[in-house]
Amino acid sequence: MAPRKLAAGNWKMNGNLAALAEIDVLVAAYPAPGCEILICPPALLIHPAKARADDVIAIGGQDCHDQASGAHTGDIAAAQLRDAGATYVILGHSERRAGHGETDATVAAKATAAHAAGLVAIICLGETEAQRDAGETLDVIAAQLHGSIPAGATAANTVIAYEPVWAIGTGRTPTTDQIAEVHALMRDRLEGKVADAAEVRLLYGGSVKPGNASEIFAIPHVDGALVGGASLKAADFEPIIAALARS
Ligand SMILES: O=C[C@H](O)COP(=O)(O)O
Repeated sequence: MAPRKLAAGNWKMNGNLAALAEIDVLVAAYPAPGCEILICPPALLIHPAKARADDVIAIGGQDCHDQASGAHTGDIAAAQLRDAGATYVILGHSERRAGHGETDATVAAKATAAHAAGLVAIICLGETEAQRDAGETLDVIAAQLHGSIPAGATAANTVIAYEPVWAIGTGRTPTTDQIAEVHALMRDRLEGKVADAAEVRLLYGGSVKPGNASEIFAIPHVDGALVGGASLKAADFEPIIAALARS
């Protein structure tokens, strides 16, 4: 059985073939017995990344189309990600919701396609700073969760990532109480939506660094992290992975 805790790195639109040497470093160090490690590089790097990951690090995509194939120039089908060696795909990241107009319905349709292709969907939710300031955070997260998780979601094929938009790439993070409040809400709202709700892995993402990882991983219902900037260098990601494995 795969480890429950998940340390996921989202390289976003960063990296090249030379950057795959960072995966070699992680494989050699292998800092995480009892903790699953995932790297989601740009799509062009999935296949060579898989070859370097040596079956100790999972590889994922950052998006997929909701259709299985066809006339969709520039898009990537879930089955193509799977064929290239991916086992996960990030969906509904706030950068795609904002930059590509993705709605909760779009995300749910993509997650259904990912599940059909045998991929685990990491579905991202998160409030903007204006929404937090207006006291709307819990309502926003509840609505996104309800709308973005498709029928057929299970703990085996779905991971939820809470990523406050204002914490991404800013060096700012919510308080531990604020993260705990949202993660408890997500766990609660998964009941009735997913059969094995208690087993669904809930990640926190947004300015996770080596210096704050242990504190974040001690929060109830935080089962791992979705890490952006600090996943690009093995020297930064390895202590985060190690902190999760210890938690
Ligand atoms: O998917 C990752 C998140 O957007 C977090 O990015 P960050 O760790 O650079 O803040």
